[in-house]
Amino acid sequence: MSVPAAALSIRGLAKRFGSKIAVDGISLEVPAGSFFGIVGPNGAGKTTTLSMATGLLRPDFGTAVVHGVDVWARPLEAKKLMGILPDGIRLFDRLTGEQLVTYAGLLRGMDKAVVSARVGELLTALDLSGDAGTLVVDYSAGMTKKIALASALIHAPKVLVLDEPFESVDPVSAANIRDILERYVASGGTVIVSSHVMDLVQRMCDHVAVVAEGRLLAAGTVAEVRGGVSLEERFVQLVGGKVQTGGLEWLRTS
Ligand SMILES: Nc1ncnc2c1ncn2[C@@H]1O[C@H](COP(=O)(O)OP(=O)(O)OP(=O)(O)O)[C@@H](O)[C@H]1O
Repeated sequence: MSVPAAALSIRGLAKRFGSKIAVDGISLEVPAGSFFGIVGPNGAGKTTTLSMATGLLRPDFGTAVVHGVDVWARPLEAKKLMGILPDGIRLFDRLTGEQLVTYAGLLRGMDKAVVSARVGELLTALDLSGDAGTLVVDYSAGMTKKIALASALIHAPKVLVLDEPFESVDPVSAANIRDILERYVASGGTVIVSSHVMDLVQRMCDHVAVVAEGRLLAAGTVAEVRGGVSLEERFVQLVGGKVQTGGLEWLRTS
């Protein structure tokens, strides 16, 4: 049997909330081994698309397939292949950081000794060793992001889906996380990140998709999508809607 080249293949995904069409038929191929960025303005449908693609939100239409496994037809198998950092996560925050990551590993059916060794390594890599015994509810936003990332990595998934992984994370931790992700991709893993930070996506990702108003506007290698200009310029060209920044006279302080 040939191995499918796509780590994630989504076809015609669509979702409506009441009268709001959040995602309007998005199809996308994420090549295995790629570092794939999804960018789009606020409310573009990134989180909704990723939630449907990872089995967290049932699509109205369309399919999502991870390494040949249909996410909604074979959810257990598909979820084993994925590590997910959802946006606005609700964690079991009455656990300590160490307990939370351990729990994530044990829930995945992993061996206790392996979990214990990996938890130590992950906490060190993410600079959380000093706070291993602190309750997650007392973590800062950036620390919470990092402990959730550790929980997504513990079972060494084939595909990592990270919704805004760098939001609230300090620059040193962000560089550490980038390092971890780059090594993961170099070893054959696939990373899918959503981000608003064009510069970061341009530097970090090899592929990018631009979404707006629930539709896919462009997708391909970063070089293809950029077409000779910066990703930020291209994004503004594609998405448009640069608002006039006049007005707000009342906000002037002199
Ligand atoms: N549970 C929900 N109920 C109603 N509307 C929703 C729900 N989730 C998302 N939406 C709407 O769907 C649209 C897409 O939202 P989504 O969160 O997917 O966008 P996003 O691209 O991730 O935005 P951001 O970059 O601001 O996080 C928005 O208009 C949002 O208001």
